[in-house]
Amino acid sequence: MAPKTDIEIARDAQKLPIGEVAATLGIPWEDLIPYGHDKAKLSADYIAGLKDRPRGKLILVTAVNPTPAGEGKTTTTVGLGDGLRAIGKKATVCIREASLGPCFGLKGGAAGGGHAQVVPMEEMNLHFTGDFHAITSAHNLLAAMIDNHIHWDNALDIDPRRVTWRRVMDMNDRALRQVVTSLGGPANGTPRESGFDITVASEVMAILCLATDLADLQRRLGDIIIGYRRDRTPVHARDLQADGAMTVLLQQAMQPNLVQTLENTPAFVHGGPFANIAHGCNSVIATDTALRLSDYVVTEAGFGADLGAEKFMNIKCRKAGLAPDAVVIVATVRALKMNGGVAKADLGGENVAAVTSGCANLARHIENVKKFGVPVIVGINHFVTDTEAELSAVQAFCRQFGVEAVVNHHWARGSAGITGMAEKVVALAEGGARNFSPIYPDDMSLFDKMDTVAREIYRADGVVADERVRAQLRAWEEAGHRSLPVCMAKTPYSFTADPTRGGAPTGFTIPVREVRLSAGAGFVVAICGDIMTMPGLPRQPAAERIRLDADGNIEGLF
Ligand SMILES: Nc1ncnc2c1ncn2[C@@H]1O[C@H](COP(=O)(O)OP(=O)(O)O)[C@@H](O)[C@H]1O
Ligand SMILES: O=COP(=O)(O)O
Ligand SMILES: [Mg+2]
Repeated sequence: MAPKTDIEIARDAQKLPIGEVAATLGIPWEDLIPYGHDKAKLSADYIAGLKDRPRGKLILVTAVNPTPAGEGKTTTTVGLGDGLRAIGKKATVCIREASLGPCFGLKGGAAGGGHAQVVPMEEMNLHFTGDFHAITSAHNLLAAMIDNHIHWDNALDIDPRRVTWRRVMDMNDRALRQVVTSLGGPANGTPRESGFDITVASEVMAILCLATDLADLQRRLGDIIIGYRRDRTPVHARDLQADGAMTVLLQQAMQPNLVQTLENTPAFVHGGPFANIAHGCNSVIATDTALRLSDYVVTEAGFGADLGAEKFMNIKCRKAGLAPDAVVIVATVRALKMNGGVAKADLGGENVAAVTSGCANLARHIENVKKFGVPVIVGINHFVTDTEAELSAVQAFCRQFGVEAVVNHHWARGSAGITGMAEKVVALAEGGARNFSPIYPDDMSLFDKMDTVAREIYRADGVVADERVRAQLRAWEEAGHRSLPVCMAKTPYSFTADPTRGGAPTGFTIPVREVRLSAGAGFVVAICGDIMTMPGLPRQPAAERIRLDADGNIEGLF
């Protein structure tokens, strides 16, 4: 009999009413905003009442450089949360919401997999509680107000050639990357070049993920720089009086979403994925709320540790005053084989030599995470295609490298497959070894921050950028933005900017082709190599296999 698919397992879940899930964290029913029987948002007042409580222990789940399918960070985050509860700990899971882009594109959903999933998986992977639609609308309202202002009297003297604020849509659509707006004559406004990014890459998404409450959200929205006047001075969203309406659109989206795992572990699902073109972490408000309500919080950061974990440390932790007490680096035999030079099509066959060679990628991530002063453990996410020889090779490498590695079976067995690692993670988190610090100080120059990430994390010989980019960085420093952290937008498949160079390459530089100031979110985005902020669909999009069956049930979501 074929193994059950993710969606079949999710559909068989024995869910508790969301009020009972909330009650396990001591959240009263009246402080929930229910969305059906199995989803709810937390009220802003309840969250504000938690701020003086002590925080529990924070565990970050990251990974080696992944295959395009992903190596099981979300699956391990969910499994570890279940595993911690199985050994008697008060644990909560904090993961990001899913984007429709990868859902209907290549990667699939973001609810985990197998017997380590968040439910209701279909709703979470589709419209969920509407947060992404709210973010898209708020972003595009600002865009519409910019063009409207220019169309009428342009009292702010916005230079139509220097509007930096684009539009967004939560879909992979390469056709929208570069567009000309307002064609069709004067009644349609002033034509100008622009384009669409995927909603996850919106600064509004980043602001929602970093804001601490609605007042902070509106302040940050008002700080958004939408473009420049002819005299090169910046125009902010508040100059257009857009921040109030944007905040109204985002009022509900700002509240974290509470759901549950297949084993009824509380799960806060909030904020956007994609740590390649965004910072890709669960929202600060959700993580902090969970920490005030739990002894252990397990959260994730997107893609490999060179992207998600780096941004979790240098952006989210720095800004929110957080610090992980332990870090789990997820490794899989298939990802290590790929990093050992095996082509994607050949990852199914045993290849111990390639696994061992690919461990150089794991080694670099271990060294990198330790640079932040946090203890590390390796979680080998077992796949049925793994052979004993390959698994032994990874464990032997980790022993020789001086790091604990545990083979976990949570995908196949849920919490029963990961309690061993849960015990070890507790010991690590309680061991007091944490001595966290970001990898660069606030007062370092913006270019040097990018160069530091490139050299220390990617092991590059540095960043290369043309004078236009360097001059833009200097201008932002002179305008008072020097202290901001940087958000490197780069391929997730390599430490380099070349997605075909897996493993642990050396002798390369990181080309920064464009920089963007997210003055509201409070970071500078460095767009490296050919990375796109609006992905395209693959040759055979997953959408072709997604449909309703005769009973109206969804098929093809994974
Ligand atoms: N141990 C496993 N065996 C088989 N499939 C797995 C396993 N772990 C994860 N998966 C599947 O791999 C894909 C990526 O898992 P996910 O947790 O989303 O990875 P990430 O969060 O690192 O991108 C999902 O479709 C998931 O169901
Ligand atoms: O930001 C990307 O998230 P995943 O690595 O979970 O796909
Ligand atoms: Mg994931």
